[in-house]
Amino acid sequence: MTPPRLELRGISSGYGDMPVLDDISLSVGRGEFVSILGPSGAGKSTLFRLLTGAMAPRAGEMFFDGAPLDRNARPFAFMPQRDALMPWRRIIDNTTLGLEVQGMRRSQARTIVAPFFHEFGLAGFENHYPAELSGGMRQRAALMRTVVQGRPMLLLDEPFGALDALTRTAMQRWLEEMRAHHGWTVLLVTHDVREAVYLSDRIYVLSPRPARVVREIGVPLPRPRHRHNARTNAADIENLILETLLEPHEGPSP
Ligand SMILES: Nc1ncnc2c1ncn2[C@@H]1O[C@H](COP(=O)(O)OP(=O)(O)OP(=O)(O)O)[C@@H](O)[C@H]1O
Repeated sequence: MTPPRLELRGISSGYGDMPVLDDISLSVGRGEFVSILGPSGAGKSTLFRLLTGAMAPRAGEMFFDGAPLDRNARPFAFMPQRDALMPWRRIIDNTTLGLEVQGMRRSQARTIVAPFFHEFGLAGFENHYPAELSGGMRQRAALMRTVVQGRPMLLLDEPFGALDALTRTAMQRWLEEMRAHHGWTVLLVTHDVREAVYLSDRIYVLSPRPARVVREIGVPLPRPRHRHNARTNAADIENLILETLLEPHEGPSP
């Protein structure tokens, strides 16, 4: 049997005396889109810090493709909450940045990113500066910078949190199409229940800090998800998640 792409077993973490993650176990299969939903401050960003190696866990184990996670192998492409584009670099040079950091020459990196511009809705904007683009375009540019690195798995931290509702919905639809087309393996952190249901194959719901997994919810809705039937059934799953988030979470994990 193929091991999951990513597997966490009993991960605990914290800062000083403050526990933040408590015995978190989860997995993400190859080609699967998994979301983590939880209240503000629960520790979702801390989880990404552990994955990207910015912090070490206090307890637990992390596996990638069945082997202990080796962060030197750089298995993740990480897209942070803010688009983090450099305002003084043209869009093309922002999208090459991740490759340049890996040591690639800018001219070579440009030939790698060039074919992506059309698919990311940015054709014709290669030589614009970030401030000349809309919020949705900037997020697509930031995602392009993440994707062109060709890593086996994407980590997305609230990627659409700063966008207006309409742009956010458009970006979710676009991301779903892109994921289907490319077969990406994705771990998404979001506060947005509807976004999680719309995009995910599975969702882990976290308790308030110290975060525990209080529920794992499969989303067996047909894709594409924007069709009427999928939306009707999605409402039931959204309600289940909202109830889970609003339940009191004292005591041991279920
Ligand atoms: N470097 C740090 N030192 C001390 N405490 C920290 C540090 N980083 C985060 N915390 C605290 O740890 C808790 C979890 O933070 P984290 O950023 O992981 O939460 P989050 O779920 O991502 O929050 P949000 O949803 O608001 O982005 C918070 O209470 C936060 O104040």
